[in-house]
Amino acid sequence: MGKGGSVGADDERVQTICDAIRVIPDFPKPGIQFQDVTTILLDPTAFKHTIDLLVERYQGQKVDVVAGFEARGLIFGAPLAVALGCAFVPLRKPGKLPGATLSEEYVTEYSTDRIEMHVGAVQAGQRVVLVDDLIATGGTLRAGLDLVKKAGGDVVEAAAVIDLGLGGRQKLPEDLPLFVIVEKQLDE
Ligand SMILES: O=P(O)(O)OC[C@H]1O[C@H](OP(=O)(O)OP(=O)(O)O)[C@H](O)[C@@H]1O
Ligand SMILES: Nc1ncnc2[nH]cnc12
Repeated sequence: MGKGGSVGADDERVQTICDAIRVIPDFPKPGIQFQDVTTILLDPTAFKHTIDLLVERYQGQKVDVVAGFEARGLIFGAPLAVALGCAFVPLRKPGKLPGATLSEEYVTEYSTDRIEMHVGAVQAGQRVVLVDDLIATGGTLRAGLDLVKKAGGDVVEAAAVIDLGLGGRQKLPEDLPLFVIVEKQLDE
């Protein structure tokens, strides 16, 4: 698999998905153009295209685990894991997982947060795909990479439905290739 990438420009499914994203200005604060992915979920065609494009990216690769970020990454990661026939691991906000956890702190566009993963969810040597709805600064994806590395896993690639174009992709470490479906150029 190459060092990340995006869907072919001629794939009309991308435009269908992009058109389904509702943009809400000044939420949660002035200046933010909030990309509302719930409207993708309202459109069965757009939702299926999104999952299909992710499946096409990873089927045939040896993926042992899909790890999805709470909350919106869970929505896109779980169906991908089912389609690939592999395990799904939720990366959750602090205090939500009942078992022993590994934890990583990170900074997002408008907050400092922490994500946790169950100890034992990812085994040493397993090949992992990280899934989220979008990348802004890249802080969340970097934290996910660190969590999986702590467990001895090997992150094959990170996948995001949307890249906001805020430079997050450029800030990702060399060993974290990124696959994106919809590329935006926001100037938040
Ligand atoms: O690239 P970054 O700057 O890290 O930002 C991207 C993250 O921000 C959002 O999560 P958030 O926790 O804000 O919202 P959610 O709970 O609705 O998923 C989004 O779902 C990504 O996980
Ligand atoms: N502009 C944005 N829209 C939706 N989710 C986000 N998370 C961080 N920035 C965001």
